[in-house]
Amino acid sequence: MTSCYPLLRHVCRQDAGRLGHQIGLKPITSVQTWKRWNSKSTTEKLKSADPTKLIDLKTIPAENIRNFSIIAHIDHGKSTLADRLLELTNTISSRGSNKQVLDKLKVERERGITVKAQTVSMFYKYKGKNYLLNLIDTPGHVDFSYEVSRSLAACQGTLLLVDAAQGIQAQTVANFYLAYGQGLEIIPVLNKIDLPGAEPDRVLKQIQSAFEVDTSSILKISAKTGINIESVLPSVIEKIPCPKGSMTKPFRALLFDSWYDKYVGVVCMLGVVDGTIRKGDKVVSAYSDTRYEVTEVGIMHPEQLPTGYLHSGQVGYIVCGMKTASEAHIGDTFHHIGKKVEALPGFQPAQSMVFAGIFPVDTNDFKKMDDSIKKLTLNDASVSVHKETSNALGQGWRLGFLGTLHMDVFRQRLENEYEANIIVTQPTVPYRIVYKDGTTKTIRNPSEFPDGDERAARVSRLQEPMVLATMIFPDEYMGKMIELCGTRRGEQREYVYVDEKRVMMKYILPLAEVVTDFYDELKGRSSGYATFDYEEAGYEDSELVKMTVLLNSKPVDALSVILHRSQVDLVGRDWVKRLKGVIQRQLFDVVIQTALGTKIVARETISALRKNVTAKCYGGDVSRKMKLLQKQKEGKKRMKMIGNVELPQKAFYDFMDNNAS
Ligand SMILES: Nc1nc2c(ncn2[C@@H]2O[C@H](COP(=O)(O)OP(=O)(O)OP(=O)(O)O)[C@@H](O)[C@H]2O)c(=O)[nH]1
Repeated sequence: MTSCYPLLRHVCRQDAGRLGHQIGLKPITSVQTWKRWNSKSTTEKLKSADPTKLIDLKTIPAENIRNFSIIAHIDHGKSTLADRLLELTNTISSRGSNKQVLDKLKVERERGITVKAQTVSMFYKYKGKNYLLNLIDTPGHVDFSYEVSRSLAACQGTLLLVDAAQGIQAQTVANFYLAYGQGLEIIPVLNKIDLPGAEPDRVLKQIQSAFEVDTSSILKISAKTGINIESVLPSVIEKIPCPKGSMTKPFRALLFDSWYDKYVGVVCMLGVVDGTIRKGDKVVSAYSDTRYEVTEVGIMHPEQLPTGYLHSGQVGYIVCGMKTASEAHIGDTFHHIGKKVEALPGFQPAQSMVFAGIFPVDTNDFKKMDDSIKKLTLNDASVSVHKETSNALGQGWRLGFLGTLHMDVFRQRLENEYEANIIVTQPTVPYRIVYKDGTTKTIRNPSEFPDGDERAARVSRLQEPMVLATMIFPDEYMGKMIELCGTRRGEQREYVYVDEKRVMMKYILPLAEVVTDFYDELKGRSSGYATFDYEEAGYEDSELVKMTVLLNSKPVDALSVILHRSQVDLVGRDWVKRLKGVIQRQLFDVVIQTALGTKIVARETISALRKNVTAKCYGGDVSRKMKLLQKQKEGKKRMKMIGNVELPQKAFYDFMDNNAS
């Protein structure tokens, strides 16, 4: 709260509530009510919405609309600030303890992170005028920066939240430049000023020197305790411009998010640029030319609330009979049938950065898991799915993800929501083959790697994806960070001091080095202080090879991996040792080898064991001996055969699990 509005805190709360009633909205009065409402199906919600009490959005002109987001480094308090703003505007009740109410997914609540951007419309009275404020809460983790950039496309401004104790971190920098690149008005906000370790003045200087923004009127708040929260929305209204569009031009809207609802199908979030859209309108997608009839229009408040109408500048949802999430092409332009408009700029589709094989532990679960994966990807169109078969693990899928956290979240959702019991193979990045005739091919699976003959005859060179990584840490860790990046084939591009004690370092690194345990190493070597973010930096030529694992001379396809030549010895020796630890002894010697083509890299042997299951059967009870031998035979059937080696699925599970951790 700035000193020129001393009474506003009190007035704002009252006005927000009154405004809700004026426009026919009943605020949700408690967290329990909100939860009950939230647990209702959309159909129930639509049925229960009283059509006589629909909000008349026409009473709010475009100049009284603000579309803004909150961006920040992970855990700097975006969702907590969203909670406070929802309470302040009476969108949810302030009685009870609201905790990250916009983090709706179970995995978001369990991990305390935001995975999916959420939009919510709030009503607010300021200086005697009614405002419609559309807030988009975004995820902080680098894997979900695609969610951030598409959300920003529907905004004119953003609150850049910085933890007053931690100061600016890698994702603060990355998100600042995302917003800056899109020409948004950026309002820096210092959060967590209640913390004993908060150093607002030091962090203020960091913000000034890193972003060269005016920090003279910077907001200093505590989203948790509510200090100065009432100063946030006046600042949003004063500083962020209203959406520019025209009420009189033909309807044109940007599709910036979608999700699947089991009752109504796909729900699309639109930012309406020009004109109006009403229930019953017939619209067309500029991307696919498909026609739809709009069966519902509304705003998120905080759940779907039908309004029957949206106009220029507003952000809201439509339901129009789409059956799958892939029909909702993010970045698409919608317009009325027969009224062609210029398509909005849109976005590049999300690129999968990490691929992994996923297999059911019990092969009988294939059908069930196929259904589960289909259902999960209905809501997450950024996961790419292809079927795949492995000699060791049977039938499964090759899935593409935005990063390893995205992969882990997907795995956890499969396990939590669909009780899937799965094996996830070593993640791989998309490598590129450049052929002698100038054509290229991207490979997402080690099985597509060209063998020796093909390589000699057709391949000109191999390339791997690179990233530009930004790391911020206290300068005492400089040596350790440089050493880490050096062992990961990094090339330093820049380093600067963000204040007297903290350094920002930029490196070009191979993506493959980043998606393994880089983040854990970075945290470990800096006692948790270093933060990290990255952006794509194209492809570079690389000396890539495919390492295979052989069990008694037979290759195990699920364990093949594409590596840089310099890592082969280290990884090859490590893998044979660890495989020796998880494969049971057999009735004959088992030779475990890693190899590059025909050249063996490392070798371990598990010596033979003759398990005599009849040893305890003294005397001549033949039928008992036969029964035990039969049982042993059936047990063997449950094993996988790789050549003559029996391999329980569990061995893979343990090996992959160790790899992942
Ligand atoms: N002391 C204090 N803690 C806060 C404040 N704001 C948020 N927190 C705490 O910081 C942690 C992270 O808050 P979130 O709101 O989940 O952060 P976020 O930025 O949304 O996190 P991601 O969505 O994962 O990026 C939670 O434990 C909050 O309770 C604050 O003003 N003061």
